[in-house]
Amino acid sequence: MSAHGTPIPMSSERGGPLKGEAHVPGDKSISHRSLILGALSVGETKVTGLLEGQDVLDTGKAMRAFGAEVEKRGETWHVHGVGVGGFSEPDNVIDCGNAGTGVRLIMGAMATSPIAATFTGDASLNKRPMARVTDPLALFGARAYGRSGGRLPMTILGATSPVPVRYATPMPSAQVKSAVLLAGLNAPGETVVIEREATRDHSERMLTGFGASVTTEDTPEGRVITLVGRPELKPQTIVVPRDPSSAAFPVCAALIVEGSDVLVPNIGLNPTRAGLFFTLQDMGADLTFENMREEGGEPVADLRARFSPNLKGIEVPPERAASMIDEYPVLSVVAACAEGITHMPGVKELRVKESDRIDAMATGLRAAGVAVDEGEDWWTVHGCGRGAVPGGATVKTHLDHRIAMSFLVLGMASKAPMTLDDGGAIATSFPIFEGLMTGLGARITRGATETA
Ligand SMILES: O=C(O)C1=C[C@@H](OP(=O)(O)O)[C@@H](O)[C@H](O)C1
Ligand SMILES: C=C(OP(=O)(O)O)C(=O)O
Repeated sequence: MSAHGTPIPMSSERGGPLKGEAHVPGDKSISHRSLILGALSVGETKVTGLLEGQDVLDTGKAMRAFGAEVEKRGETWHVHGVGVGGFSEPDNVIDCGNAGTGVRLIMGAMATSPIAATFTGDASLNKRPMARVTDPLALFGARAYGRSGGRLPMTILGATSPVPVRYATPMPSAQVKSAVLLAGLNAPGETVVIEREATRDHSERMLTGFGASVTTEDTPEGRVITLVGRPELKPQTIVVPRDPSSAAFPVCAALIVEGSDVLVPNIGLNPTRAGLFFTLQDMGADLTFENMREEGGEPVADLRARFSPNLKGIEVPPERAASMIDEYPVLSVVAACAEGITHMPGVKELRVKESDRIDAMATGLRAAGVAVDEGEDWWTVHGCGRGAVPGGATVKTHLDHRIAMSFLVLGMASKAPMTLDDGGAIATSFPIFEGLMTGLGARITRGATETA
């Protein structure tokens, strides 16, 4: 849906090869965190390369509502922070739009201040579970009053005398981990999060960069992260790396569109994020990492993806799931174009994203002529083989940007075009997707394409 709520139907169809360079926008996870930690530091943080997608813009608006100054001058975002414990009570409801990361991290950041805030979102966000963050926030002394099932809209009453917390996350979730760490900033003593499976570690890295004491230890219990509360966070100059989750779309499109050769420069390859690229290589993708280097403490490379005629289905290791959790929808599109079966176990979390992503992709893939089996925490795609996906379906995107972009990628390789009921959600994470892909040669049109 567009910002005005009007659905934007979109279609894609087969054309010539995709060629050229794809400069994808800044990392969404790091962009949210830059604004939130900037708002919690004392003084002015400068951010370049910020993703200007709706999710992140909504977090910027929320930081203003809590008293920080957030503005763009030239190409740089300036965040004038109020310090840990310095948030003021917002005058109005905080609308986080479509962003699970935004709302969950902000709830954590305000939960140990003696203020109240009411959060809401769009129809997708208001269906998503919030108890996963409000349960640990209650241990700090915060209270949550939401709709049944722990859904938004929801009011959080921050703790007046917060206590530090030791919390083992029950599901692999960087959002839950980060909410607890952000709450721990304004609690005295040490807050500890234990995660059985390592999830993206941007919060730990960035908190350290802002001057907090954060230690990480791998133990038989899992990864133990310890934060010392009540630090003074020092403002930073941040260059946001480009988003591997956005890079996934031009990369996967190039692998399945005949004759393609696409370079996607400057992609962050943090091991907690890069699982898709190793999975694609395991499937036989012609995908190489060029110019490997380190920037701002993160591994970075230029990705080169070429059409790969011999893609084969594989068993995706479940222990890799956290490092590619947002990439399963587009992986399933590559799997549909591969020879043989791709089995994806250990992915229950996909059912509580912007949509139930297993259901949304399985339904659309079946409509496009691809066989899919599924269970609560797994799914299997039966590949049609090179150039053999029938396509020719109209699919529902359920306000989910990754579902929308994945089916547009499928339409670039399927025999008949693919149509979306609504591509508006793409603007939440990848507002330049359409222009970037058509610039490579993809055929994307607004409105429905007549299908056979
Ligand atoms: O912390 C983050 O920035 C994110 C964590 C993941 O969510 P979960 O924590 O729910 O796994 C991911 O799906 C989301 O896109 C971004
Ligand atoms: C799951 C996602 O985001 P969020 O949870 O922030 O809505 C995503 O971007 O794929």
